[in-house]
Amino acid sequence: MRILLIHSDYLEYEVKDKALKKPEEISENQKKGRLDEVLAVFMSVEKVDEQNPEEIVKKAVKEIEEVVSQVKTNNIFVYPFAHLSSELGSPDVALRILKEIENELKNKGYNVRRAPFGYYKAFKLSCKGHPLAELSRTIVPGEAKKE
Ligand SMILES: C[C@@H](O)[C@H](N)C(=O)N[C@H]1[C@@H](O)[C@H](n2cnc3c(N)ncnc32)O[C@@H]1CO
Repeated sequence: MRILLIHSDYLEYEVKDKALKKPEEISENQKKGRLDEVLAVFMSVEKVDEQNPEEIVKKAVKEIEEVVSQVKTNNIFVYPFAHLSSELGSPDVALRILKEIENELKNKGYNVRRAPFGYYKAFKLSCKGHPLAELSRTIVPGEAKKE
């Protein structure tokens, strides 16, 4: 999994069009979303992650919690983003992993939103620009080796 973390004044998105034949079903109020004072977490789930999705969820949550505590926010935007890797995992597994990350973070008490999966989306982001405002992480299942 490739992760880009941007500490932002806000992130807002608007769903534009389907980017998959069968995108995630969403309600009317999921077509737009915004969070202020947010850690935007753009994530590309990779093929290698399919070897141990549960471990990837745990590792991703740990990485996100570490950054959240450093930038001192409670708001997290989980954002599916297929542009951080050339070895993308399948949409089904990716959606499952992202939903589990969202749920684990919610269970830990964070205010979490997740952008809809399988769509083209317009978005606006206002990066704060401090030294920890732009970070990236790569995580793989324990014994897996990335080629
Ligand atoms: C397109 C751009 O504007 C938008 N931001 C977009 O990326 N849309 C992606 C993700 O929502 C999702 N998606 C599919 N596979 C994956 C994957 N392996 N990991 C993460 N997301 C995925 O499906 C869409 C098309 O790839």
